[in-house]
Amino acid sequence: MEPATVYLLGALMMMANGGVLGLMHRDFPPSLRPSAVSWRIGTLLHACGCTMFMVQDSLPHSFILPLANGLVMGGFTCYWGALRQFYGVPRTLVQLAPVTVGVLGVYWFADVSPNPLGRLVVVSLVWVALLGVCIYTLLQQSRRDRAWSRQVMAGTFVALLVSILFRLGWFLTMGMPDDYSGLDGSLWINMASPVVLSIMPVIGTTAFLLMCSERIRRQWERAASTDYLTGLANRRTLADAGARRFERARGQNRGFGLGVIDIDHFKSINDRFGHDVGDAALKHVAAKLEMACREQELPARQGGEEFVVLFDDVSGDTALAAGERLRKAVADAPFTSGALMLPITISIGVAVRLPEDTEFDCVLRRADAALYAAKQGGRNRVECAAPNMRMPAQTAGAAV
Ligand SMILES: Nc1nc2c(ncn2[C@@H]2O[C@H](COP(=O)(O)OP(=O)(O)OP(=O)(O)O)[C@@H](O)[C@H]2O)c(=O)[nH]1
Repeated sequence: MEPATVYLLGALMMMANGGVLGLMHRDFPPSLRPSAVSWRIGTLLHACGCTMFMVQDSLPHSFILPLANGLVMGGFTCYWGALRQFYGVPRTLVQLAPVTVGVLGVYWFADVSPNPLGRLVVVSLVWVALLGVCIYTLLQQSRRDRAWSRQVMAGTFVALLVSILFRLGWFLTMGMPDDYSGLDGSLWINMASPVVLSIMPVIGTTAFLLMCSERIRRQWERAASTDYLTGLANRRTLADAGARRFERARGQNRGFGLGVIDIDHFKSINDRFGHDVGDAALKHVAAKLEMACREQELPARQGGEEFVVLFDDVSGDTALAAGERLRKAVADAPFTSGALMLPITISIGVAVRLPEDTEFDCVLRRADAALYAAKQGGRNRVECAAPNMRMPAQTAGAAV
């Protein structure tokens, strides 16, 4: 097979790949679409660049070489832009600098001072720079994004970077004839280059599609586990985490507790200032609770104006102290909305796991009863549940 045929096959594969991405990106959420469009443009520029390389000996080098190399460099620039958009990093005009330098350099060594080795050095350095910034963008996200597809993508870029450096080193060592042509099939490295150049965007595009689907999956998971208004864990997550932590504490015979939190006189906020201000007040309280929670504590919105915070490794006293810390955090930070400044207080009922408790709900029910006692006791206070504490209705029911 000739290098020209490999370039053609590569261009066709890339166009097919870019086409698939083009069809799929319509179903992506709006936040992912701009980066998918940039990636698709990058793949199509690569495909056009490969097509130009295929016909490089049929047209004047001073025209076709800057054009073909510029298209491929433009493709890498679009990949870099796509990755920045994917991770929410703003794009800048400086990103066009490598491709500009590259095209001018190739033109110089193709027309003004023809020198194939000079061209190769310029092209290789620009590609290495562009691949380097793509890899850097991906590696910077290692904490935020642990998806395998990100690592596959970074690995693909590293492999291409190494192959480019190898090609540069090979030609620097072996030398390059003045009438060198990239389509000369007698040189094995001329076969390897288009293969690598064509396969990379195909693997990269596949990895990019996987990165997008991974991001969408995580977004759905987050939406299913968090409360839409406050961003805290929702009732389902609370039930799962509560049951898990309760069982673990029971298995290891360790402390476990929780606080049920209710905003005092919340109805009057809604009635006086409207539902939207009520929603903003809920968000405010959620934020204060989240800030006041320690690393091991899980704040959640149970529903309405009621929250729950799970405590690990607590006794009655430490649970009471944790509840007091949360109460104070809300009481000390009045809610503001425009010109409105409103002190908000919360009542908290805390309960800890007892040896006879068989499930998470046992602790939750006692904490509910303690919350009732806190409300009865005047609000803006924390009550710790006594071992036999029950809600009044439950006590009455039990007595019947
Ligand atoms: N704005 C807003 N209000 C909500 C939401 N969920 C529940 N509420 C309101 O929360 C209020 C709860 O009021 P109540 O249970 O009567 O209790 P309260 O006024 O807080 O009084 P105490 O708990 O006895 O101190 C009701 O007016 C509900 O409509 C919500 O998502 N947004």
